[in-house]
Amino acid sequence: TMHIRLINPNTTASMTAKIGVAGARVAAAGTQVSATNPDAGPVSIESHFDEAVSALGVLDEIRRGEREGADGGERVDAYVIACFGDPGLLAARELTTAPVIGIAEAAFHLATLISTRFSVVTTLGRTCIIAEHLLQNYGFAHHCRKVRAAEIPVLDLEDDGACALGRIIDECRRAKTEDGIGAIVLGCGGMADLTDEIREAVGLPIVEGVTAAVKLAESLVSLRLGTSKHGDLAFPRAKTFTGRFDYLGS
Ligand SMILES: O=C(O)C[C@H]1NC(=O)NC1=O
Repeated sequence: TMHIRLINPNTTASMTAKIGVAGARVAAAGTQVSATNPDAGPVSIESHFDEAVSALGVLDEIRRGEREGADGGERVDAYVIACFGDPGLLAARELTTAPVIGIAEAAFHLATLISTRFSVVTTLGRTCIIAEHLLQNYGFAHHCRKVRAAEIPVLDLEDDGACALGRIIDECRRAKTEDGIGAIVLGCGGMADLTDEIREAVGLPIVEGVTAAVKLAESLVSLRLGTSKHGDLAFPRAKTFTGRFDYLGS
C-alpha cells in the first residue's frame, strides 16, 4: 500500500480532520491517508505573517514523518501541504525524497487540464496576492483570469452558523458570469468538504486542492517519481542552528 501524509499547516484540529476525510474519500484502494497539523502555530493562515510562521510547523511535520518512517514506523510515501499558500513547499522538498505537493499547485495543474482559463475563489481579500504570487511562480498566471475572495475569515469555514458556503457560492457565480472561465479553483483547504455542493450550485467544474494533491501524489509515487536530490532540492548542508532552533542542527 501507499501512505500519503496530509499536513494542515494551521493548528485547527477540526480543519485537519476535514482535510483527512476529503483526502481519504478520493484515495485509491491501496492508499492510506493520514492527516496531521503542528501543535505550534497560527490557528488559521490568512496573511503573509501567518504563512511565514506556519512554514516552520510544516517543516517539523515533514521531519517527524521522515523520522517515524526511519524508526520502523509507517513510511510516508508522499506529503501534501494542505494550505492554499503552499507554505514551506520548497524547504519541505529539501527534507525528503518523497514527493511534496502543495494544494494550490495541484489545483492549478488540474484546472489547466480541463479549461483554458479558470478563476480562484479564496477566503479573505488580503490573501488573494498570495495566490497571485503562486500563479506567477508556478507559471500559471496567464491561465488564471482572477483571484477572488468570498471575504470570509478562514475559521468561518469551521463555524456552521457563519454562512460561509453561501458567500463562496455567490462569489463563484460572479466568477462564472464575469470572468470568461471554464473552471473554478477553491482557494482554501478548509473548503475541501464543500466541493460537491458548490459544483451543484454553480454549474462549473470545481477543482479542490486537497483531493487534487492526493491524486497527483498517487500518480508520482506509482511512477516512482520523488523529489529530486540533484541541485537545489538536495538535503540541506549540515550546520549548527542556535537558540530555540538548535534541534534543527546537525
Ligand atoms: O489562504 C487562505 O485563505 C486559505 C488557507 N489558510 C488556511 O488556514 N488554510 C488554507 O488553505
